[in-house]
Amino acid sequence: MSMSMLQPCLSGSTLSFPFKRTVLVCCAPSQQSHVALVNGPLLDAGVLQRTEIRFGLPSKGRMASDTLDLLKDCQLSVKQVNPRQYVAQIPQLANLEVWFQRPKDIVRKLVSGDLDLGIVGFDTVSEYGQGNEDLILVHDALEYGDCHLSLAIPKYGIFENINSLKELAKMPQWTAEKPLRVATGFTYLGPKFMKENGLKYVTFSTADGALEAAPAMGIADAILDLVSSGTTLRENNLKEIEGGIVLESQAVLVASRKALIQRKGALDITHEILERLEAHLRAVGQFTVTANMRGSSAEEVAERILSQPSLSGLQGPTVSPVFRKRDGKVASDYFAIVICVPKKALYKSVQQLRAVGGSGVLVSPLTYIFDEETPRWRELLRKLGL
Ligand SMILES: Nc1ncnc2c1ncn2[C@@H]1O[C@H](COP(=O)(O)OP(=O)(O)OP(=O)(O)O)[C@@H](O)[C@H]1O
Ligand SMILES: O=P(O)(O)OC[C@H]1O[C@H](OP(=O)(O)OP(=O)(O)O)[C@H](O)[C@@H]1O
Ligand SMILES: [Mg+2]
Repeated sequence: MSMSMLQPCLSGSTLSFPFKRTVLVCCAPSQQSHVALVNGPLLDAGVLQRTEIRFGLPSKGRMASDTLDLLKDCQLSVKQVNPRQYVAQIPQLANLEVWFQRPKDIVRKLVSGDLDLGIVGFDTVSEYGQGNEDLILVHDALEYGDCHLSLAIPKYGIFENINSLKELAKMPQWTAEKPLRVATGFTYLGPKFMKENGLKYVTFSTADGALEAAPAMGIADAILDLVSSGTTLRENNLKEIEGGIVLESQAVLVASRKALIQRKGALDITHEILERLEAHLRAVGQFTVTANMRGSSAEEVAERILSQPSLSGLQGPTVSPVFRKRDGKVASDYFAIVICVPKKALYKSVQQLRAVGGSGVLVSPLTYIFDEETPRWRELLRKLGL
């Protein structure tokens, strides 16, 4: 593990890392050769000329397969010829290119205008987006990749009785000469959080992984890293503290505001992706339940169903007459009922259905629940000022 001390711009007690368009030009004295490193928010003419909409998805790591699974469940399967090919298609969405990238590069490329849409963890958007106003959250809760960014300290030694950020800040050990040493990969959010919480004497070091080893190795006093189950902290004798959570994270759909406004077709594609995601995520927790019920009228059957607490469905039950021919006449003494039931309440609902005379109960998973309007779509248009 290589830990390098970060030397960011210092302003007061804050540490900040500049994230503007940086152009680094190296000129050899003999020839006029230029090496330019460009990373920034401008949408230049070249970027605008492209007509395809670009969607960035995680190329590796724990978000990669969950992201592909979610899109597949939304009937937006990604067609990738082989795993090492970084460009792919979603046949359902014409004029869209999928680009597989590291999560942090997805955020950087949204900012630079090289991608238009992306799926990453909210922690990554916050860390690498650095509050850039061009980044716009289209869907903030894709329901996977749940974790939180949290400060953790050893359970032992001078930290044994420290259980909150306030107590940590008040420890007499931290001085200008001997600041609290924090190891983190979050070199933007870390200093910002410490400053906002009034911790003056702090210094940061960074590494690409296994940060939980840093305190035991004597490299750091505390770490600031992602926590999900808490196992890694526990196994390394570390603990979280009250007030030490920087942010809660899960997978999100993020877009470039400029692309949505300026690039032809970007808003329409975003609308379709968003509608499918919302409709799918609403449906994931529900089953459709159909059953037969004997009754004198649809109203009478509906009353029996609505007398049970778990059978009201999303908007009340659908009750339809089942017609049969008896003695040459068409009559209806049976009704088919359809309701949506939360997965967790399925068994209780089936019991309640039986109790009011339901039979032949069929249960099927739901793919989508489309509402009249997608709430997040209206919110997106508001954010875009449209
Ligand atoms: N323990 C975890 N449980 C759940 N989600 C996590 C966990 N750790 C990370 N994540 C989420 O998954 C995202 C990707 O994490 P992952 O470790 O796969 O890649 P990375 O560390 O960002 O990439 P790299 O290895 O290139 O630095 C994180 O940004 C976060 O949103
Ligand atoms: O609370 P837990 O469920 O134990 O998960 C937390 C760990 O998961 C992530 O590491 P990852 O597995 O991505 O390895 P890395 O250090 O190589 O990024 C994170 O950096 C923590 O180390
Ligand atoms: Mg990781």
